[in-house]
Amino acid sequence: MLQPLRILFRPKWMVSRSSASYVSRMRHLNKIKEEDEACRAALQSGNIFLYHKLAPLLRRTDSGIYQLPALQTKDVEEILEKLGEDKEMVKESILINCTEQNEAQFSFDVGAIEQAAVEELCRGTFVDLRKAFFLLRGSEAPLVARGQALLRWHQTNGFCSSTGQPTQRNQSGSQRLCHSSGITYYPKMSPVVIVLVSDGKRCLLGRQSTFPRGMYSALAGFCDIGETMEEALCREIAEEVGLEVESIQYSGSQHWPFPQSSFMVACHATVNPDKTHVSVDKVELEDARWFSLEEVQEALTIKAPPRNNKGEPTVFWVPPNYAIANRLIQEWANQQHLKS
Ligand SMILES: NC(=O)C1=CN([C@@H]2O[C@H](COP(=O)(O)OP(=O)(O)OC[C@H]3O[C@@H](n4cnc5c(N)ncnc54)[C@H](O)[C@@H]3O)[C@@H](O)[C@H]2O)C=CC1
Ligand SMILES: [Mg+2]
Repeated sequence: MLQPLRILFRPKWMVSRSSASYVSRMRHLNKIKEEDEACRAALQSGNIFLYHKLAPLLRRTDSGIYQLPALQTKDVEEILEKLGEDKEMVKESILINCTEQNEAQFSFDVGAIEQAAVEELCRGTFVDLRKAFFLLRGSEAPLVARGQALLRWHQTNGFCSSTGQPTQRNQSGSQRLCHSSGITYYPKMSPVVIVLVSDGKRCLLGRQSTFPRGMYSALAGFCDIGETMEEALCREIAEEVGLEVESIQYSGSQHWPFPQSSFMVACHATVNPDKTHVSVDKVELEDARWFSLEEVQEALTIKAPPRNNKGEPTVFWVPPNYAIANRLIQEWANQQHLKS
């Protein structure tokens, strides 16, 4: 049932534009992830993204563009000292990634310090991640989401679930260890399948009651333990809309930070065009229905839906382009266009 994996293009982030090749960069990153000493050294010359209670610091340029300021470690130490804090706190930074120039990138939460004081010193604002996702461009949005996901995981995994004893992190923050039980904990993601179902002419979109008004998306669901992705996909479609999937094609994947870290696996699926009756599980979804190519194309052009005087969107629209649901919908529309 699962069609062959689509041949992947070489993603942009893999194409090195500097002296550090992709392979040497990944090996360097792995070394600082695994070796505490190497990580401490990397922190000295690395970049730090600040968060306040998990909200990332953004800076607005004179031309009105929002950026993710990368601070030097010494700058963060200086800020901590100016605010009467111990500069050694900076060592709590968590490794996120490294740049093409092999500079390590870290996230650091200053949630224990007064927000306004840090904002003033950094000439920026701490912005809720959902809003930051809208404001940032290109690769900065996934980077900031990854930084937040790691900080959140550390903030909620301070104790061993077997012994109740405190867990200790390694320097990079790639794991936590309980010395009492010997259990090593690793940052966790929940696998989710997200699927755009088509009957050959129309595509099926649904909405939860918590979605902003008028927004419909591809159907999604968490994988159960022991399931394959294909099984989870077929089960979710059967549960949520009462349809039987006939074929599946893999599209791509995405880390999704809301409400917590999910690993989204995105697929297209088809159903028999003679068996398209939708019976919506009203516990999961407020509505699900078939949309024509014209309706979908129109929705894809909407960047910010018009709103009524209560601030609610008044038209049918789809998730913005940073959500993998948008990519699925776009791919489906392109494919339909080619067919016609
Ligand atoms: N990036 C994107 O384009 C999109 C992402 N999503 C994300 O997909 C995720 C799953 O979609 P839903 O339809 O809500 O899933 P769902 O259809 O599986 O329903 C959610 C329910 O699943 C249960 N559940 C099982 N395992 C869970 C876990 N590990 N974490 C939380 N709940 C779990 C809970 O009872 C929860 O109420 C959501 O987090 C949503 O934010 C959804 C649509 C678009
Ligand atoms: Mg669902």
